[in-house]
Amino acid sequence: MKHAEHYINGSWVDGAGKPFQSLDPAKNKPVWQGRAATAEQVDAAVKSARKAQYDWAGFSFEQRVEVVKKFAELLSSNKEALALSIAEETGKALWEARTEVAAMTGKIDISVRAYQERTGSKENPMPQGRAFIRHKPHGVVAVFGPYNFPGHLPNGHIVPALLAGNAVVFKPSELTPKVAEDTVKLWQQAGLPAGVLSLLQGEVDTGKAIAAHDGIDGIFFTGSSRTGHYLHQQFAGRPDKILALEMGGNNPLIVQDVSNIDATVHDIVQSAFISAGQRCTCARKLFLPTGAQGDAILKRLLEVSRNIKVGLYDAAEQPFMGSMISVAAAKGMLAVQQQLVDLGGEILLEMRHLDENTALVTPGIVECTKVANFPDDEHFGPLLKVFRFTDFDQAIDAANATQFGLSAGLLSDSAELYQHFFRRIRAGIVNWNRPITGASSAAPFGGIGSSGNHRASAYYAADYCAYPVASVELEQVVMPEQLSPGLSF
Ligand SMILES: NC(=O)c1ccc[n+]([C@@H]2O[C@H](COP(=O)([O-])OP(=O)(O)OC[C@H]3O[C@@H](n4cnc5c(N)ncnc54)[C@H](O)[C@@H]3O)[C@@H](O)[C@H]2O)c1
Ligand SMILES: O=CCC[C@H](NC(=O)CCC(=O)O)C(=O)O
Repeated sequence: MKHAEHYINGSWVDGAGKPFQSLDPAKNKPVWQGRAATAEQVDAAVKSARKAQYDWAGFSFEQRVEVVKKFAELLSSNKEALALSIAEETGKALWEARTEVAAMTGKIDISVRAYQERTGSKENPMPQGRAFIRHKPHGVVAVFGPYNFPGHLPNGHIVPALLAGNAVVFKPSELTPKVAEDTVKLWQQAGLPAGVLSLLQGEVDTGKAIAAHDGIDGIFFTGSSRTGHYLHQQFAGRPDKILALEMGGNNPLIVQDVSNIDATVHDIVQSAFISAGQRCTCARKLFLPTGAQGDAILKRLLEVSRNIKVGLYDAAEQPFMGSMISVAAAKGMLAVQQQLVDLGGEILLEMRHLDENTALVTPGIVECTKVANFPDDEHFGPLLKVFRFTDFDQAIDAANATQFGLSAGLLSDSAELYQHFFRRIRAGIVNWNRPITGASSAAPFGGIGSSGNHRASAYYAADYCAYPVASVELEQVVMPEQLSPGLSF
């Protein structure tokens, strides 16, 4: 399993730092092992990126698109192998890992369109000369990825960054190094020039060494709010660096006045338990009205959730939920469940750890209406908290009572109620009668508060990958038609 793990200046090189490994969390088997990149290796990667970036930015946009499209073709021809890597390293079911690879492929055409639409060139006539708006790349940017979408989310930064003419230093999650390695090998095959994309594997120390390197012009980060805040502090007083932060959420879903109970329960389940609750957009808090309709929805939700199939990613009969990312993460979610009980919550459906040696857990639902001092933390797993309400506006206020603001949804047959909800709710993704997970790459994706720093990703990633340049241009130096007062020639 030992092999050269870092891609620097177009070559695979051995790590010289601390050893670490990734595990298959569903089967408790090692998947990848290697050594982290040291500060010297970080320095070598950033220096090679600086050198390569100049030429890469000098390619025409069409030439860069050609390489990126070749990468898309390679993703398609290797889709099953990559999906298996994703499933092995994250524990997510193969059906879902396949959708992740499809999202990576779909990202290419969308990013080309977004580049042209949001950061392309425009020309405006002027009385003397012409006015242009063009965009230039920042230079060398670092991409830090999370473990929950080890292919799709780093790809969502890397593709637009490369299209814009940046060089990228990529540090994936230490929990998913193999997916990153497989992906970068496809970029290598696609013919990306040496140094334009580097892969540096490692844990937090490697991330810190990259973030602290003076040779990077910015960081495109997707991960926890804690790390995002840390990077934000680190970049305080550095207006010269661009920082795009895509962070967590504590996302509400409100139900009021629905006629189809099964469809309602479907959207709740899809929002709360997809990816074993490990999506930044997952519903964490469900607001149900008191009374007969709320009771009927809750009863059906418990029936359906109790029967959710949890299992191995490669089972012939595919489960809805695979495993969580690690045994530690599974234990962490059980501890949260206990914390909620200690605070006055009542378990309606107990989350269970199916095997101490794996990260397979069942979904859990806790009634929290009476919990005093409800913690405003992101609980990144399949644990849904239920709150009953009598007044719709109070439910919206409670939904907004969070430091986060990523996704929010309303399930209701009333268009009027939705308009009211839309006006009041504070989040970057606001859905009506659809799950709050499964956002489109063709729309902006980001949140407010502790969920992001107003640099939305997905379709708007183009915006943070390049800076605008305004020019007025004339082919010859000529006298202006009218001189300023006090000048004579
Ligand atoms: N908003 C979004 O688009 C989005 C998408 C997916 C996941 N997420 C969030 O990501 C989290 C799960 O991912 P995670 O646990 O891998 O996140 P994480 O913050 O632990 O790690 C993300 C990346 O940052 C690196 N890192 C950690 N500390 C660092 C430091 N001090 N300096 C530099 N780099 C550092 C990690 O090694 C990893 O590569 C959840 O909170 C989830 O909500 C957000
Ligand atoms: O875990 C967080 C991402 C969840 C995912 N969002 C996207 O895929 C956004 C679209 C993009 O980045 O292209 C979701 O909403 O399920």
